[in-house]
Amino acid sequence: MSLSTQGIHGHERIGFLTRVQSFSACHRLHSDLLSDEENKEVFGLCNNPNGHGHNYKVEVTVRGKIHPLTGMVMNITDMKKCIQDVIMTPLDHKNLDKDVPYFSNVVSTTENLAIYIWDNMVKALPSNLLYEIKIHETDKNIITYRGE
Ligand SMILES: Nc1nc2c(c(=O)[nH]1)N=C([C@H](O)[C@H](O)COP(=O)(O)OP(=O)(O)OP(=O)(O)O)CN2
Ligand SMILES: [Zn+2]
Repeated sequence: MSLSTQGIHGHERIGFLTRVQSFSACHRLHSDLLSDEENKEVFGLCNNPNGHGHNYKVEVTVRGKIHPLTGMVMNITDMKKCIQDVIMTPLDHKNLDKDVPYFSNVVSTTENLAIYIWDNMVKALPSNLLYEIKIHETDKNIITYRGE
């Protein structure tokens, strides 16, 4: 597209676009680097070998110029495809610890889940667009990660 990104407003406008996606998964908080006793002490009930499930809600936010021709930071249709590939296909209705190779030696906390999603989403989206991954593990437990 040839129109300058300054467009009719005379200067660039920056927008934040968020898409929300829910998925369900189960997990157990456990580290192979800790003894059984230490695992129980650190992770408590969440270390129960039977595991437990969550209905996670992920907010994916991109930040960028609002293009004057399209009126978009990016097309939500393209964002949906990235979310399908990065979140839904590998994580939905999965046992995070057993089905997702990344978590075979990484504790499946929500912090680490946010890093996993960030690292893959940043590769799937156009460069420099990803701004934030926010995950609601429960209504009360929320983690925000910005790639730092
Ligand atoms: N820093 C973190 N701490 C904990 C995490 C985590 O991801 N990061 N995760 C857990 C467990 O997975 C657990 O599912 C959280 O449970 P809990 O806080 O008990 O869940 P609720 O908010 O629904 O609990 P209430 O009992 O209503 O407070 C633990 N720690
Ligand atoms: Zn949990």
